[in-house]
Amino acid sequence: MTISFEADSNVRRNSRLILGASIVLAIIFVINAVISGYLLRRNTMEDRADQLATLTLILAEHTSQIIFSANTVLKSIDDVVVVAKIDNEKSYREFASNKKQFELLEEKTKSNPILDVTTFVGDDGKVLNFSRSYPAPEINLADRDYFIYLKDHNSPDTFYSVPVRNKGNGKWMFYLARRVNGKHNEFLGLILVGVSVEVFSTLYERIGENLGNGSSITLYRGDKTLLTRWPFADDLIGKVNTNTLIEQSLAEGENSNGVIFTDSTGFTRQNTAPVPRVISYRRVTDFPFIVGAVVPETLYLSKWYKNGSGGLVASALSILVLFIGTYFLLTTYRRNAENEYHAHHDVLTKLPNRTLFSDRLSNAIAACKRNQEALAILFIDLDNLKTINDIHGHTAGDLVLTEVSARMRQCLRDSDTVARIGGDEFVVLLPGVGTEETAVMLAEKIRTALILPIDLGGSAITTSASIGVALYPAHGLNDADLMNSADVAMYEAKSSGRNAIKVYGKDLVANIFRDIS
Ligand SMILES: Nc1nc2c(ncn2[C@@H]2O[C@H](COP(=O)(O)OP(=O)(O)OP(=O)(O)O)[C@@H](O)[C@H]2O)c(=O)[nH]1
Repeated sequence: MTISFEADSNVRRNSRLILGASIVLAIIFVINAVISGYLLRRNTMEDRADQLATLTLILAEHTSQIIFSANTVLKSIDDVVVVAKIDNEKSYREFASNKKQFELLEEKTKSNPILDVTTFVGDDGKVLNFSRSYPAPEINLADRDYFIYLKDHNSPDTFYSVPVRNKGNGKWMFYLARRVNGKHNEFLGLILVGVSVEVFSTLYERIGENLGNGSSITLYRGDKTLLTRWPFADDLIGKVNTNTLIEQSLAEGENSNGVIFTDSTGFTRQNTAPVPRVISYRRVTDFPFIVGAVVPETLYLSKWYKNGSGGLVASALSILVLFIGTYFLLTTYRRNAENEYHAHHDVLTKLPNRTLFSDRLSNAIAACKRNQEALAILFIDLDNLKTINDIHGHTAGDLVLTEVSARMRQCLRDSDTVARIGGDEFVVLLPGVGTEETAVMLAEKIRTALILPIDLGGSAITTSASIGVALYPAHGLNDADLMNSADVAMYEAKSSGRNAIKVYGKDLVANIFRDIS
């Protein structure tokens, strides 16, 4: 194991932590954006559903008031007939064809802007009198649904017709009709009040333009016969809409606001793409009519799309800023780590340098002082490196330095420090070594490891080391004294002939081992 690997692995681990934290933050941003987007969408949908429900409520109320008003006129004309106490078909025909009744119809129609026409019809379907002109032109309404129905049904209720085109101006209208009975409840004819669908479609147009393209507003008779709609579609007026979504919305409305969301394509007209829609239908209070509004999701959620895309851009920017920040943080951290590493390590051997060693030695001495323990240092100087350089070249010398560094590390524990403090000078700090014997034993382990041949890519070189041993507190109470003692011991070992070990103030120990080696 080398020092450089330790340092690199620390930096790599911390870099991974920084990167991991950034990724976690980015994921939190994304989750936050998704949750916020979802909540915003839900709130927007709820708000818009309430708005749509309110819109159909207002439309239903508007319809109710118009129909009520038309009905009131119809009943008031009926009252005039009742008061006249008409017995039979003949007297009814005379009464209804009278100019006085024309004036009545004209006045009733003019006084109420929602009415297009009011009419007396005979038992054969012939128009007897109507508000537009007097005398009435030859028109027969015997084929109209209200005539067919009321002729055969003795009902006092108002009949609401399907929409028909006005035979005069071609406009779509529908009629409110009441049956006129004779003395014995026989069918004498009808009273009609005509309402142009424009009364509704003008308002729908204004609202529809606010809702936006793709939306629609509709008015149906109770049996889902279309009376009018926005956008206006001539071909659909009078047709029965069989789509079950109307029923679903109406059923839903019994418990909630009646708004339903659907992907159904059932509402799409020819040539329009199927899109998710939100729909709301309502029955008109007291009258057999249904109003509805349909809005495509794109419009419905347009605010959400706008806010959502803003949020998305903000999140994307945050993530971008986060990663740019992380990149700069990592670069700075790596550069600092590298500077820090180089300030404390030898470039060639990757071992701690003098600065780092001094630091560790001071700390180790302080710890020993506290715990009243001993430690040892070895001062190691390679023998004859100059000769190796001179003979084999500086590169070979570098290789020798690198190799002996690795061998020294292999001889020691991770807790020991090997430092290169000069050209061919190394020191070893043995914090856990309290006795001279152990220190000498380790010095010998190193000495013998270093004398093994070093492969130079074909040729082999041998080197050796002179080692001085000093112990705290015996040979120095501070780092300088201790280093000095070890240096002195090393010098003596070298003077003795090199490849030797000397404990400060003791006899040369290397002689013993040299014999063995
Ligand atoms: N290749 C190489 N040589 C170096 C490096 N640092 C120092 N040296 C050389 O190592 C030699 C150290 O010289 P000395 O310690 O005086 O002498 P020596 O040859 O080791 O002999 P003794 O120490 O007396 O046994 C010098 O020639 C330096 O140029 C280095 O990083 N690489």
